[in-house]
Amino acid sequence: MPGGEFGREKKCRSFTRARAGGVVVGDFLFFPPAVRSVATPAETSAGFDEMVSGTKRKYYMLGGKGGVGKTSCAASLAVKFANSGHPTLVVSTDPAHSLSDSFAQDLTGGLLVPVEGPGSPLFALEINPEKAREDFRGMSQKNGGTGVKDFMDSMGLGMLAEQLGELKLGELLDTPPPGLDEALAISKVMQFLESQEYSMFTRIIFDTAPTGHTLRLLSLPDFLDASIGKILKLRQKISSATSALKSVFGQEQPPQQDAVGKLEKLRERMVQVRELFRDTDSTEFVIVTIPTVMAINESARLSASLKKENVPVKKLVVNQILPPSASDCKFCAMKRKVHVCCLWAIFFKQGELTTALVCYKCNLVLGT
Ligand SMILES: Nc1ncnc2c1ncn2[C@@H]1O[C@H](COP(=O)(O)OP(=O)(O)OP(=O)(O)O)[C@@H](O)[C@H]1O
Repeated sequence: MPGGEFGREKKCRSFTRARAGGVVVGDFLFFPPAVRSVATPAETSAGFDEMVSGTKRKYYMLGGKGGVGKTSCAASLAVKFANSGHPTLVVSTDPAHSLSDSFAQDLTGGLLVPVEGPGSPLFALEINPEKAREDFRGMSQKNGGTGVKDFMDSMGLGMLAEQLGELKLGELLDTPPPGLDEALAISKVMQFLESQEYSMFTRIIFDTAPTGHTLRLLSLPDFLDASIGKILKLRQKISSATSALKSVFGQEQPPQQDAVGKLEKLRERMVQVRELFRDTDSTEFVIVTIPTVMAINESARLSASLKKENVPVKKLVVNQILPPSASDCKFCAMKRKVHVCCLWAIFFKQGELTTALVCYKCNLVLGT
């Protein structure tokens, strides 16, 4: 974010000339969903060129405070990628979906839906995290039965109740920890992207849930890895030591064994999600924010937490900035002062990130 008043007026005029209705994220320009059928903009920039270059698959995670414009930016970025020749998939894992509204198409079926307009294939998908949670519960239930506590009892683990209590196995499986639904949703997408049928996608965008979920999601794989790892080790010990368990883990592969296998699979998937978030070669997390004190503070916390978790963050979008005006009303004048203060705060807090300022009224860039 260069000096002066963030290069504001100069950039605004230049981008206005380039493409009315375009949105800039980072230092590149793309279109809001409402104008997705408009041709590719004549003007591109180095930042977007970098994002668009290469045919290797790349993942972009858009996250931030609730309501700041994550979905709008995810949809716009997806259109821009597709218009630049990348078969693109945009996925919403936010429980409060609005991707359907952004594309004015029904995406609620949990299946990939083609989005009309862009030059290359663009598909969108809304994943219902509640469904993922149900699937997970299914894993911990035997034959539609009574849940993991009974499952563990049936394994003859009553004598180890204290240890199990410490591991919080029952809580873990019957009341999944926050963030699990979203992590499962992401892992589900990763799974089907491995298949030949979906190998064409070279850009994948995740419109994630608000900050709190993202942070919980990031710490979850470690937690699950440790918990499930302990559980599995414990099971192994017991299975070799007690005759009661021999009947449970016998030749005939009882349902419990199947459940343990699923737990192992779950752990693998969580590790896969953790690695995806931290893979600097293929993944980038883009923080979306708005110029209010609360949003900026939350973004700063998110940025710090992501760094702590070794998640690569290079770009920040400041959405919903007031456009320049020679005659502000009292309300706008006040709002503008707040915006300027917030932008300076961002400048100092997030100085090392590429920052885009997006107009509140018309989605035009006001500066970078
Ligand atoms: N640049 C913009 N100019 C005007 N309105 C905008 C802009 N960006 C987003 N909005 C509006 O703000 C509202 C919230 O946007 P959006 O749904 O994209 O946010 P979100 O961060 O994904 O929300 P949630 O956290 O609820 O998922 C929507 O009504 C959207 O149309």
